[in-house]
Amino acid sequence: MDNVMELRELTKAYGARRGLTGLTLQVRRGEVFGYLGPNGAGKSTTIRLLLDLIRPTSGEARVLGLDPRADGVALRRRVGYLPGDFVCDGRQSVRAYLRFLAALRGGVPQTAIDALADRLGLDQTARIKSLSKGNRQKVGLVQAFMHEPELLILDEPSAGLDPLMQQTFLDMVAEASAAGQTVFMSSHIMSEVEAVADRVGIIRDGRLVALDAVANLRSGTVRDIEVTFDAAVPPGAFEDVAGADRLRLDETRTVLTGQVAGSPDALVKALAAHTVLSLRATEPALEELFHTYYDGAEAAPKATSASRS
Ligand SMILES: Nc1ncnc2c1ncn2[C@@H]1O[C@H](COP(=O)(O)OP(=O)(O)OP(=O)(O)O)[C@@H](O)[C@H]1O
Repeated sequence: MDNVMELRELTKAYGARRGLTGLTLQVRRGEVFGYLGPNGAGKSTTIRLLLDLIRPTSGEARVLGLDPRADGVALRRRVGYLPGDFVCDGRQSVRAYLRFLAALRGGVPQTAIDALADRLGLDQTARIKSLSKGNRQKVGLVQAFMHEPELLILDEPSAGLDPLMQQTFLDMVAEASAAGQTVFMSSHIMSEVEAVADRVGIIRDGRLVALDAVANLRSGTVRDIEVTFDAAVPPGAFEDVAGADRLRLDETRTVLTGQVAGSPDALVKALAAHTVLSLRATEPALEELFHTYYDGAEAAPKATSASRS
């Protein structure tokens, strides 16, 4: 397996306070990894360690096969980085500022910069210091993506973007992934990453509390369903269906409603014995699952299907 990140027992203490504790994690080439956690969980601390902006108290990190500490300059050249506190200021225009950053990266075609800026609706003639928070964030995104880095490390990338631009940003992530780039992005909003991420890690109080493929996380959640039949089905027709213990038939026994936990496969097979007029099933809400990790009292790593294998 080709990993672009290998973190082993990475720990950062801020004095007596723990920023990050024993983070062991691999990120695979080409995947979109969503790094989730509430405020103060340790997301920015992790990201700063990856880029040698701060140094670990203990543990090891390899990023693109390099040691961030020894090879920080080489590493930063190959990474597109958007800090959580992206600051840009000055009297120059957006265009001049981006050209300056492009030159630092060894040159980026102006057409690539223009394409990204246009896509995000960023006016390159505007003065940096006159920009709104959202527009500054767009400058941050353009500078992270413009040199088509093999690894994008994005700390709360859609902060300050309106919903339309959030979607544009997610499209950019999906396209980067399709082109073979790896994306490691932090967020405190599950719905934002679940649309694009292949896997998510959830961090809380400096510890990784869950790590799994989005598809697996989803399979552990609950769906609301409603099925209408053309004729009454026998009472108890779905009683023995796995995961379907929260279903009920109405008085006419032609409408089945309720919830299915996990895979709906067994229910679908049982339904096939009858004539189904309509079927409605909601997408399972990952947000709810996410909150169990956020709100739970324990901070020990939780085995999920990926971490067990
Ligand atoms: N330089 C520092 N000195 C002392 N404590 C710090 C420092 N930086 C971060 N911390 C603490 O470490 C913990 C993790 O902070 P971090 O910024 O990594 O969280 P985060 O998940 O990025 O949060 P947010 O979503 O609010 O940015 C917090 O308790 C924070 O107060």
